[in-house]
Amino acid sequence: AQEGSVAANPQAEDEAYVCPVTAGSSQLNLDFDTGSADLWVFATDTPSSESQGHNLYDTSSGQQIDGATWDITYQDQSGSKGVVFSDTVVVGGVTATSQAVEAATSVSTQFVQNTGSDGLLGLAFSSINTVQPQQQTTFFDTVADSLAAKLFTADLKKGEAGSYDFGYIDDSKHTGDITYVDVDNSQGFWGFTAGGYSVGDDTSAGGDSIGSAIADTGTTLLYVPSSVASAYYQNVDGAENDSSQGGYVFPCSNTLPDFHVAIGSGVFTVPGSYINYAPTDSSGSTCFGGLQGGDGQSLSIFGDIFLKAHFVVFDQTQDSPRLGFAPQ
Ligand SMILES: NCc1ccc(-c2ccco2)nc1
Repeated sequence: AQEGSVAANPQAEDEAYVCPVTAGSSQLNLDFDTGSADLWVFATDTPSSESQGHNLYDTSSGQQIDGATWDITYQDQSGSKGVVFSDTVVVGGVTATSQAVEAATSVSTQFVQNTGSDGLLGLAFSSINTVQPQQQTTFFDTVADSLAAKLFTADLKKGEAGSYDFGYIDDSKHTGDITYVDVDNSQGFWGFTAGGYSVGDDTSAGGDSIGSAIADTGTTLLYVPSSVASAYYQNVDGAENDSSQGGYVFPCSNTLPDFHVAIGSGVFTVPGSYINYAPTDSSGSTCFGGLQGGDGQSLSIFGDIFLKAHFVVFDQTQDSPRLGFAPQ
């Protein structure tokens, strides 16, 4: 049975975390994304006007899947599209033979400009993979039956390398018990129900329920209902929701309160320091919040700001999928 571990390296400001992956004969740094289900890469087929500065997947090592294409648009309106090869993909020593590697023939400017990422490795459910006419499986689904245990874990960290482990739980990576909650994968995501929340010294997480949420390593920030974001920033002097800046900003001189949320039988805390995401300009006077209100979406997105404060288990060992959360 297979098991393995790969480093999760933070990009600037922890905007994303990229991991070394071998696809065929090519070494790439991919953004592992539990919010999508395509493994797509910058490749020798990508126009050179779009691929400068990126490591490229050499398609000559793969077998092209005849007639297969893909096209993906993410919530931030970035996206890419292309053709599909079958090749061997290795992540932390775990080998997927005949893995669909989606080679980009077009990539949006956000990806072109982010030369730290050579593509994405989707870890959501294969039901939302975009390959047509025959849908393909994610890396995890491709190797699932060969793993010692049908699960992977995410141990992202603030400002330093963390890890993704496949096929086992490394108990040295978490303190305390793992709290498990049921997953609703009907939308293809690692969906769960978040309970009440609280702010600062009140660790009760007794407030209104946040409701439906997804665990999404490919989203930088923590998006909650607008009422929850508003209640949080009432505690931050000078905070304002500035649409021209894209959300809540505040004077960087603030010491931000912690954010506590009930999930299952546990209460999980995001330290206030994690919610001081980054200065909005070089003067460093105004800072952008790591906790933001959703744009009217009914779904909260527990992105890296939340995930990097915890050890998270993405578990398909049971009859139905579940998520596990533990303090690190
Ligand atoms: N949640 C999926 C996702 C991941 C990364 C990106 C991205 C855009 C530019 C650089 O990276 N967009 C969306």
